[in-house]
Amino acid sequence: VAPYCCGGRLNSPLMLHPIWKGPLDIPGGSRQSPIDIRVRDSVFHPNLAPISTQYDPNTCLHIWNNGYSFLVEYDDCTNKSVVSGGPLENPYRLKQFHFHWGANNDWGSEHTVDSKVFPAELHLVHWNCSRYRTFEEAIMEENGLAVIGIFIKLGRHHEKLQKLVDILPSVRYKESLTEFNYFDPSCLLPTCSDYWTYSGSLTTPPLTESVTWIMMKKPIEVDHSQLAVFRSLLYTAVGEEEKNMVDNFRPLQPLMNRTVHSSFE
Ligand SMILES: NS(=O)(=O)/N=C1/NCCO1
Ligand SMILES: [Zn+2]
Repeated sequence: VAPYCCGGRLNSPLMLHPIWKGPLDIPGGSRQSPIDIRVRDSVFHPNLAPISTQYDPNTCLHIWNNGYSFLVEYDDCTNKSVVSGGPLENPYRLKQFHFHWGANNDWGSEHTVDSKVFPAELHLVHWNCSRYRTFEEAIMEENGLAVIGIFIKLGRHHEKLQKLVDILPSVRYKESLTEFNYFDPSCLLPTCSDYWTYSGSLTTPPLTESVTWIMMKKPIEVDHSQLAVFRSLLYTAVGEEEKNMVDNFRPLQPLMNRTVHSSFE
């Protein structure tokens, strides 16, 4: 059974997570993520501006395995790499990006679209530098974060992703870190600018309800061999009994009293 998730919902408050070692559920949470995006229930917002990303590849610092995923982290001391537009009232600084994926190609994404699951999902995490001083502060606050979510499907080889895939063996173990620079993550965005947006939460601890989610409608494609390298990473540190890092996604959460807005009709 996947440590992160199983067929049922690991949402009873008493259920402790075998990897996170903490509660999986936020008691009283009213805007948790991920969710199933019901396309026909989404509301078109004609004045939703396009999402504008401007990333400086020189702000890329390193890549590391934090025991849930691998993170590519960016220097967030300036506004050199930001997202703006869309539902955002000001620019948000890029802090990191990471992925969620499955043990096989039948599941792995966190969000779903009319119950369709993708083999993986990419998250570009940004924080509201106009209202908060640090990322750590922002994750605890409403409107603290903006996360761009991109669905990943199996298909053609993704040329630009390969530079990242090639370095993954060097962060195979939990807590391992390696220098990684000059990478512009806009090469991982789909060409179509259509998106859904809704108010939600982090899908990993502390699960705080601080995220404006921007889910791109179109998936990007990667090939089998690239996804297989993701699955070769480990949840475990050097010397521990090896556990493959797979199924690192959170179960779907109830929509409750929320509306998903779309930038397209
Ligand atoms: N999967 S997620 O919601 O992006 N989770 C996090 N945690 C820290 C930053 O983003
Ligand atoms: Zn994520």
